[in-house]
Amino acid sequence: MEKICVAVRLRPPVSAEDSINGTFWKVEDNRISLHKIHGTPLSSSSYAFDHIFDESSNNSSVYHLLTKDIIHAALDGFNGTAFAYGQTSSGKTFTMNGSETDPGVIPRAVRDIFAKIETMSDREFLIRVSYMEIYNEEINDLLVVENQKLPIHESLERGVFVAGLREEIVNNAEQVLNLIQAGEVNRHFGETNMNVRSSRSHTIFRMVIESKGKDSESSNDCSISDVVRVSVLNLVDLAGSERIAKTGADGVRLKEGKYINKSLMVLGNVINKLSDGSKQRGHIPYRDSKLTRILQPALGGNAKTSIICTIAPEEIHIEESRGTLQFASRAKRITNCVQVNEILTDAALLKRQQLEIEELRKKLQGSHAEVLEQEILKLRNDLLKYEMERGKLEMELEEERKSRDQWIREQWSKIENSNTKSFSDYGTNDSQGLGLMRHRLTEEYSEINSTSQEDIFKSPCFKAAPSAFVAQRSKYSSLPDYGPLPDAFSNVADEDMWLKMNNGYVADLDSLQTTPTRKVQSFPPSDTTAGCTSEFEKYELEVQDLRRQLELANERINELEQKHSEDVPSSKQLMGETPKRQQDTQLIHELPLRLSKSVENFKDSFEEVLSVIQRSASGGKLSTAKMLSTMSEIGVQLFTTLEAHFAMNMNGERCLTGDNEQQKVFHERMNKIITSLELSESPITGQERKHLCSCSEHKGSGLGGETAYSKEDLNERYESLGRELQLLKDERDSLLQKFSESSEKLAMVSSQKENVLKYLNTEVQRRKNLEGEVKQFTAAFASRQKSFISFHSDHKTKLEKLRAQTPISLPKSFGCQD
Ligand SMILES: Nc1ncnc2c1ncn2[C@@H]1O[C@H](COP(=O)(O)OP(=O)(O)OP(=O)(O)O)[C@@H](O)[C@H]1O
Repeated sequence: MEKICVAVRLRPPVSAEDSINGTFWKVEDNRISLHKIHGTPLSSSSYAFDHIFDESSNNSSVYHLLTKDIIHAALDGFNGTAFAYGQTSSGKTFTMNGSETDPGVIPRAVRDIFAKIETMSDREFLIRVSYMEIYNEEINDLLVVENQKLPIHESLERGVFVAGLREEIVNNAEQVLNLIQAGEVNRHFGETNMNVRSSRSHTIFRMVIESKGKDSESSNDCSISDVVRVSVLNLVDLAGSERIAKTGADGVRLKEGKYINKSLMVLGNVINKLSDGSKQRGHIPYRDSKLTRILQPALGGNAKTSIICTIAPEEIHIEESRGTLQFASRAKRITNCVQVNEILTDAALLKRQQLEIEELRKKLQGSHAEVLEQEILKLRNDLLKYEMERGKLEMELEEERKSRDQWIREQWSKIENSNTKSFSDYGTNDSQGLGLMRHRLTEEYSEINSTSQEDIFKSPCFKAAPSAFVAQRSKYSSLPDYGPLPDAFSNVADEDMWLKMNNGYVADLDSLQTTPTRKVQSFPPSDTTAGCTSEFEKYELEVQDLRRQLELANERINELEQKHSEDVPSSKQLMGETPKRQQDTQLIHELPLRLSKSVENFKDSFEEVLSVIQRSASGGKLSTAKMLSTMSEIGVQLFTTLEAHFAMNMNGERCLTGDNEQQKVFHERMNKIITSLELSESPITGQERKHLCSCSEHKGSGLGGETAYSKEDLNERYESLGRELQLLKDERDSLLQKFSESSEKLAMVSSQKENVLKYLNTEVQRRKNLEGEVKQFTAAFASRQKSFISFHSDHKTKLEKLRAQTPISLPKSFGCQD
């Protein structure tokens, strides 16, 4: 029996003002007392503990004085737990995790463990770590974010454990510290009025330490390698109790606060009951919260435990600090029953007993020879008895297995018969029916298992210890798994309740409403059912596998169909645009030809007019002025028409009628000019002369020197025509440029279209393939089902044959009526 080690740590004041005022708490050796400020101690406010750490203490001293021994004992096979308890912002996380400059208990313990292992050269170690949090009464794995809301289970082999929690095998301290760091990221923190980084959950860092001695070759005795030590070390940072009014919590924080207070209250209740002493103790409400359930071995069980209670020095926290100290005082009274956790193999157990006999034989040479002789005989008898008993048990077990097999077969056929002898009654399809049937069978089988499991697993692998923790616990095995669970309790677990609890009040949890009993998780079926169940399972697994593959194929088809339907609008749009693009391209292709044709036409008309002019000019019938004005009129007409014509073509107006119209107009005008030229074989009219004069004046050349004027004028005209020709050439070039750009664009669009078409084709092909695969799967599935049904009917026939041959009546305990 060993008492829990309890220490108190006083946090330094947070604000400078508080530091100046001094603290109300005075620490002397292992005693802490409340004083009036600068005054005498207050009576009934003085407490003594195993250790007191004042404001100036650091994490190193906490570790060395309070935790180190527990850590070292864990390496020797003793379970160990260290946890920090106290109101919010009093320094629990600082103590457990520490800071960069002053690492806390957890990192120190991790480093210490690996350093110590280095020195234990005679043993081999296997270390596994896990890190979990209890947030709002739900257990989450901090090492694997997806592992949430994990259930607590209990087995004789493992005791209380969290199912599904990741356990990492580790080899060095750095690896563990990295895991902790990764886990810290997933932990729930939140800001409250009292702590900017307040832990909103209880965290449990756990190390499972397994070790065995390295084999010594010379030894004939019970080999030390037959003995494996397994210890569990829990390092716990509890969330802080809080008064809602002070933390200013609302919304999520308020909900968290209630859960925190509730679980701490249950912890307080457990501590209260345990501190009552074994006679008055009664029922210990471990099952009222997940925290106490997990910490059960640490509280009155098989573990070395230390608690560090942190308090805040500020005046406003005096009440809470008193509560914490009262909690600590009660915890101090708790005794644990600590023992090394050794697991022995059967061979090791026998060797041990033989060893004891040998020792006694040696003692025979001493004075109490006769007595010792007797003792040896007795031990030998015991050994024989043990051997016989074991044989008998084995036989019984074998018999039980046989009758259980038989029972299962009977149940199976009963289920078949009672369900209209067809699978289809179990569901809409055969496989569903099989699933249900199997479920039912397994459930019934589990019920039997849960009643007889204790016998099966009571193997001598565990060192027999009548006062062991596991044995003590078994008397609660009839309690519901989540017995009086204070669900409606969150409404009452407020600050006042917490304070009352800390002042020694024990909430009557048993009177609170209870949640319905949960079925105890059954052990997986043992190999006793291997005959039919494994075949059955094999088939079912195959069916499930096929089903899964079918689902996957269907999913893939759906995916492809979705993609296809997404692609259809865009490809439709592209297809719709294609004729227009083709038209554009054709237009662009035709454009230069059409333009050159038009120009050709205009050129013909122009040449015709020119020949008339030349003729008239050579005959001297046409004055230069008339010739020039005609020329300029022709030029203007020609360019205007060409301009309009080009513009129309550039705009993509593909109106041949428009082209023709323009040409017709131009020809008409040219004809008019020719007619007027032919008519003007008479001398220049007065009006023409007038016009010509005005032109000449305008040009500033005067009327004199008709030849000079016409030359200059013609040059000018020639130059302007040259310029215009250049402009036209430029325009043609830019048109060609645009044309090539459009061609490129068109080529791009066409290749895109081709790609889309290709993609569509492959998708269609793939879909066809998948459909083929689905067909294959369906066929395979159907054939599996068929063979399963035939297997089942074979089995049934065999059973019936067997039953006909040997009618067996099963024991009543298996629920057989006939
Ligand atoms: N012994 C100490 N020395 C220096 N600073 C400390 C000490 N104890 C606590 N602190 C500081 O006080 C603040 C609150 O401490 P901490 O977060 O550890 O409190 P807590 O009890 O874990 O609170 P909660 O329950 O809200 O999570 C932190 O800023 C921490 O660094």
